[in-house]
Amino acid sequence: MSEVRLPPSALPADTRRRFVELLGAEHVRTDRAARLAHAGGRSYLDLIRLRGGDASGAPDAVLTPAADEIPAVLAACVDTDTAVVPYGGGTSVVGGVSGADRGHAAVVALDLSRLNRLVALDEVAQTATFGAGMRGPDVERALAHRGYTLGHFPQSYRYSTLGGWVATRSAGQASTGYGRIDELVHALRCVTPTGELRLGRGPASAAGPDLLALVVGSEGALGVITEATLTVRRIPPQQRYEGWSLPDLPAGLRALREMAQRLGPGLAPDVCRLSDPDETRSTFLLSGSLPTRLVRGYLAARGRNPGCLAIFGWEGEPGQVAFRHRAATRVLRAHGGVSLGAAAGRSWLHGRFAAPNLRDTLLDHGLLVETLETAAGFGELPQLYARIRRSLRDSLGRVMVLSHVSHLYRGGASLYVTVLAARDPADPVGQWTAAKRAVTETILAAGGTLTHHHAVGTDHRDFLGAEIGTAGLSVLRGVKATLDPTGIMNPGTLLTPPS
Ligand SMILES: Cc1cc2nc3c(=O)[nH]c(=O)nc-3n(C[C@H](O)[C@H](O)[C@H](O)COP(=O)(O)OP(=O)(O)OC[C@H]3O[C@@H](n4cnc5c(N)ncnc54)[C@H](O)[C@@H]3O)c2cc1C
Repeated sequence: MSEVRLPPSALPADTRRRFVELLGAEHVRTDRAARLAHAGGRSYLDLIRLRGGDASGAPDAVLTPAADEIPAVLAACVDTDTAVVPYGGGTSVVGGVSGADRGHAAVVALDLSRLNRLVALDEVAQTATFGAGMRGPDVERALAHRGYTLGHFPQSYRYSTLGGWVATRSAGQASTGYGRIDELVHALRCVTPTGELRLGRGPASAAGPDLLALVVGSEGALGVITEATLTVRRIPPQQRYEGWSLPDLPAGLRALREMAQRLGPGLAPDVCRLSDPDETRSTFLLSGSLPTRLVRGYLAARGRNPGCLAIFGWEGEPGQVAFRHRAATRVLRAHGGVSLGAAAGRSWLHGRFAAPNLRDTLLDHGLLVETLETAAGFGELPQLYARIRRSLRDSLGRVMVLSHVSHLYRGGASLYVTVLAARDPADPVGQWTAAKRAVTETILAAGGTLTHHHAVGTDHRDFLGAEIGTAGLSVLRGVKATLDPTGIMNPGTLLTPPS
């Protein structure tokens, strides 16, 4: 850590004094360890820069306010021209906590870890109100104690926070059944430099345009989400997870479409995940266990080498689970599906948060490892898949591209891609920046969204206009100018800073 280049803190002494008066010295840190711990998110570019000893993106100070101190902190930041980066778990993979525009007197990370409690559980409405800084396991522990679950499990679940999920419109692994975070949020509180927004009333409303939806996904660029109220459910008495093999990707996609459209919400599995042949092959190789070898032998005997591995999960009352399982089984068999049984499903469930650990090892071995994601209609998905692979090959030469389709909607699904290639040691940042630009242009040209769940951050901001248009950008800029007139809120994230 001592070799990492960290510029001296630019926080002026009188600004620091003001923060200390508001929060106490222990909650205003300018030491090296605190600044480095908040120096970036978890994107490949963040990791490569930090591994290369470059911590120039670190904040000048780290503040850890209590919820009721945040309005005064933001007022002080406006007065002193201090940029504010709301910081949840720091798991952003799009530069959401690492790229703050330096055109201000100083930059502080507003670490929300003290907003860490279940504020209320309404068992009648089955909603719960959480402090925004609660991490995934704390959310589930607090709810489990009362017999409930939120059911939101992004792969970053162990480290990411409820406020971060809401601020990025995150999707969890069971979002086909439980809903994305934006479908679960009913109400929230967001402190902005011009005042607090308290949004969301009743289970639904027609009181004008949905301002709640404007804050969900605002990535800290409008204000700080301090609290959110979300739908929760009773812990399901039964979980059933299974592995299946589909003959190929087109057949798998047809099966998923039928599940989304014929079975529909409530009947389709809660978890649906279909790997392409390359991801299937690497999953089998990584798990060299005896049961996996037996499965591969069984599939080879049925002429499938490797076919497409799929994971499905059902959660709920035993009778419902059995009914929904039968419905999905009929669809899968009709499309050539072969059941690999509950052990394959359990194995996925057991290891579902572990893949990121492998990334550090691969980085140690000189590889470029990154993920990207999008979503498109069922009609566009096959072309989109092919064009993403071609674009990555054109940019990176020899490359492994592992893909899966998940998060089903009536009209389409999300496509998630893992990229592995030899890292260019001379210019790793330039290598990935060029490939990412090319593949993003490809995604947009092929009808995919800029991002299905990773959000915009700094990495995607220059492409946002291609998705929402010039008028859409003006709306966002207008809202930002109203709520954050001096532009201190996470400048450079979501919107390109004014030149
Ligand atoms: C290994 C790995 C797996 C991942 N898997 C998934 C996945 O399955 N699904 C998925 O959706 N994402 C995934 N992500 C991306 C990331 O975890 C999500 O974007 C997550 O929602 C970020 O939460 P966080 O608390 O870490 O937020 P941070 O990274 O701290 O912040 C993200 C953005 O939100 C803003 N922000 C954070 N908290 C607040 C707040 N309270 N108020 C206002 N703004 C705030 C920040 O300023 C920043 O712009 C993954 C990331 C990693 C590293």
